[in-house]
Amino acid sequence: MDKLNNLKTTLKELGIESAKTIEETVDLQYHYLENLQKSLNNDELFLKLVIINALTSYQLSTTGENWWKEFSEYNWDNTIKNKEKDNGDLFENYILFLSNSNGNRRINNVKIKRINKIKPFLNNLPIADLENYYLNMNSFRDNLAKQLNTKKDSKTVVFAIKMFGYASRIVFKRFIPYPFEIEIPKDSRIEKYTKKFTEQNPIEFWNNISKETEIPPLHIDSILWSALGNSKTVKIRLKSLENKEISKKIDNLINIQ
Ligand SMILES: Nc1nc2[nH]c(O)nc2c(=O)[nH]1
Repeated sequence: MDKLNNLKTTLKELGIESAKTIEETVDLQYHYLENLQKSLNNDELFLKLVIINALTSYQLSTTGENWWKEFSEYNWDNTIKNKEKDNGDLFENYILFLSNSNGNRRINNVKIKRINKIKPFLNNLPIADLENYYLNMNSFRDNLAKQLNTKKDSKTVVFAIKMFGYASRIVFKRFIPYPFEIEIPKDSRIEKYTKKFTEQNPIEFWNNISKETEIPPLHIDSILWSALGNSKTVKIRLKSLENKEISKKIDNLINIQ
């Protein structure tokens, strides 16, 4: 079988169910969000913090996994205590966290501008609206892109939807698959892997693969993100999956030449 057919067959066999398993039991980003949701004990703040953190998650000075660990372990107590101040302190405290962070130190002036741009929109979002956006992630994607004056398929916008989907799944205790219309976050891990198969634009390539395999692009991202990372813990988690067929198929995806 040629490598493209191998990729499509393996992804088709994995399907959305395996992507969900990988997200919830392998991806450390999900694990750190679960910890944060428990320790914060305030779901509206939790969801908003996750959205803001995703919007600044680019040009990191560490791995994505380490960055989400640092974010989840930060002491957000001041933010919680002052929550009655119309979320005002949420943004100030986030900027303080970002400015002193170890894992996200590049172009923070640009990232802070982005936080200030999204502030009026997020400030006016009660948890009921956030829940509605979980039911209609396309509309949330459109509104985030509009507020930030950026493209709907930009890495930060689609990645924010991925992390919002994780956080909402934890808060609302319900799995809603990502929509097919939301593209894969184009970053170096994904770009490098795409080059094994094509010189085509990665977003277009994965949109086509998504249709053929019937897995939404953001769920394909979850499979690839865990399969292609260097974290030892993630590798152990992949190997230890109860369903050994998933581990074998992930090995196959990693080794396609
Ligand atoms: N494609 C992805 N890029 C990411 N960056 C980051 O920090 N996490 C991710 C991810 O899950 N997918």
